Amino acid sequence: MEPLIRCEHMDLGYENQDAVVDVNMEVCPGDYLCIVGENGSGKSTLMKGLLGLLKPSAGVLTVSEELKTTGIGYLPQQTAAQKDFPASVREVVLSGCLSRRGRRPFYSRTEKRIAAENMERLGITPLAKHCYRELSGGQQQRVLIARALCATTKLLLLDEPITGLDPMAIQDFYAMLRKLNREDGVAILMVSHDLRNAVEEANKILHLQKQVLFYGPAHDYMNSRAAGHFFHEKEQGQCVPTAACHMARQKDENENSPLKEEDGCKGGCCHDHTK
Ligand SMILES: Nc1ncnc2c1ncn2[C@@H]1O[C@H](COP(=O)(O)OP(=O)(O)OP(=O)(O)O)[C@@H](O)[C@H]1O
Repeated sequence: MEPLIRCEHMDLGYENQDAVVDVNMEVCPGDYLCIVGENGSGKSTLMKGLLGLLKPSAGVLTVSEELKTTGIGYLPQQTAAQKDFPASVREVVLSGCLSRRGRRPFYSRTEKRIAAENMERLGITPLAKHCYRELSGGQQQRVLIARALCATTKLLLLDEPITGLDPMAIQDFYAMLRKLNREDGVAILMVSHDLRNAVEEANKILHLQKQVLFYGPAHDYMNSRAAGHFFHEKEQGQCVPTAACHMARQKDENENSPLKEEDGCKGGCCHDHTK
């Protein structure tokens, strides 16, 4: 299967200062790839590179012919100003067809149909005439996804999309992404700080710390050194394995049986004991 995007030994940076070095990875049709890493580790820089907003200072970035024609559906981190955008839902979604429209002053019938289909797909048709800035955070994200899908249904890039959403809206958002990926075959590439969700939903994880600490299947990531350190540092404040963590590891190795919370580990360590 031809990858939609492939990076080979790619470096990216700003004014002779590398922010990302030696990235090797590919996104294939139907992939769900999560990019994880500490603040300042280069995740957004990598996104900019993939979107063509930053030119690689070394290495090769290959984009499939199909994506070159349609472009990439992109959901940026939302700023306060963007959340306050004074346009209707329909207008925001239609603006996803801007690159198709080119220099024509009006949207074509086909473009309007594409926008309507994507509003239907995201369940926001009843909101079409509502003002975007009056919607909840979760509804706004749905509108932006519908907009991004007007550009392409092959690949969606999302940069920390759940920031500012309440827990219910987050679960709703993840379910929507799962449906787009599993049922509609949309490839997803998402920058996320939500590790637990990343390993549950994605088939590939890329852990960045300027260079790639891990790239591979999500189920292998859980047992990797990179994940161990990151989970402890993020969720417990420092990287000190707990006794329950060792017990869990031993039990896993000895019995290869699924562990439950009552086995001693309260979660947040480098193993996923809930599976
Ligand atoms: N426009 C810029 N000019 C110069 N340096 C930049 C620019 N944007 C980012 N950097 C630097 O590049 C490095 C990587 O930043 P980047 O924003 O890609 O990290 P990140 O992993 O996305 O961080 P966060 O999780 O906080 O969003 C940082 O050292 C940052 O200071």
